[in-house]
Amino acid sequence: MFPPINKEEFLNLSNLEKIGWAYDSQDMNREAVARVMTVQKNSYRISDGNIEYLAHLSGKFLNQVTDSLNFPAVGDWVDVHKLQDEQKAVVNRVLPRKSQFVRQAAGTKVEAQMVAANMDIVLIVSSLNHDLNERRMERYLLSAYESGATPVIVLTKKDECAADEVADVMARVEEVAIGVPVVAISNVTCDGIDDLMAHLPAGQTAVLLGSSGVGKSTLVNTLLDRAVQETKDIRAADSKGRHTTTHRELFVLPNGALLIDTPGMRELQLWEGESSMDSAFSDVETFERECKFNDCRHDTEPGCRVREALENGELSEERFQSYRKLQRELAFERRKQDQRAYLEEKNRWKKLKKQRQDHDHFLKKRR
Ligand SMILES: Nc1nc2c(ncn2[C@@H]2O[C@H](COP(=O)(O)OP(=O)(O)OP(=O)(O)O)[C@@H](O)[C@H]2O)c(=O)[nH]1
Ligand SMILES: [Zn+2]
Repeated sequence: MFPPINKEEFLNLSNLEKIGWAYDSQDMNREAVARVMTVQKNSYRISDGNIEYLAHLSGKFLNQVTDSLNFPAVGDWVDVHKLQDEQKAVVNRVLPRKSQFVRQAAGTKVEAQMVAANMDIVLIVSSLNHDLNERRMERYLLSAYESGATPVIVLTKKDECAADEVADVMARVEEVAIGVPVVAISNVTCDGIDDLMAHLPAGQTAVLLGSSGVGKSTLVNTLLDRAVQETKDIRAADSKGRHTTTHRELFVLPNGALLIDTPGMRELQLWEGESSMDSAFSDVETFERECKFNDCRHDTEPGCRVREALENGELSEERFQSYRKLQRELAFERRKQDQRAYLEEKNRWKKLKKQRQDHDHFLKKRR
């Protein structure tokens, strides 16, 4: 799918390109550009592909910023003033993003939080040895499309499944993810890792998304393996060992692709409000389950347990109303998501068709 890049070509890339730089603007001062590798409490680790700097936001930035989404996130490109000798820098501005992952904080107030920026690919990770949750897969796909990046589905723990089981799950995934590449891998045997690498070309940035325990950290290690081995060798050579305390969130893979793995991304769940509502309103839901009709609207239906609870004071009117309100908001969010997904899908097909036409045209011309 992507032209493979060989080591020599990679070495010829500029420092910025090695960490994923793909802006075509000519008037940008490349000397003043860096990428955010890690977000710390009040500072950032940034890199220009050659040197890493500890960066802070400029006073002007802090004065002007109005929205939490405008703060730098892992993967962001920033306009900086470097203090080369001290390996420190001041961030003046965040460059326009190509894509972004925003996390919706739970609760009724819509409070968004930046998770990662400027990724080209979203690796949706799911494991083969657990029941496939198609709805969750769909939600991950939606959030991938919504972010502006391209999804690739990675099914882990291939070593724990028979070939026909693998084929079965892959077919089911392909049904919910029409046209999305699906790769089955094992972190134990490394089976399928080459297939996966074919979707991670040099200079492109991928981010990991998936539930706990599916093997994301293990996959990072598998993909980094060679690089990690190399650092181990360096450490062994230098007798004291070098202790790097900073936790990295953006990695350069041995083939030149970039990988973002942040805690924020791990916690990311679409419609977080929905799952937290489940626990926050479990009392209302218990009554709801005892209603005579499954689709009871708790209005004038006979045998409505919710009405009964409201009348005898087991449930307060206020609490019931806030539950209603949250439900309406979630229903609205869902419709919005569905509409957006539909448009995205339509657009994607249009683009794919165009790409195919261009490709056919190109082949014809070559003949
Ligand atoms: N057999 C097998 N086990 C795997 C594979 N990948 C990961 N595991 C195991 O699955 C468990 C969970 O893996 P993690 O990498 O910690 O999962 P994670 O997705 O990072 O989980 P969180 O950190 O909770 O988000 C570990 O015990 C791994 O050793 C695989 O391909 N095959
Ligand atoms: Zn009812």
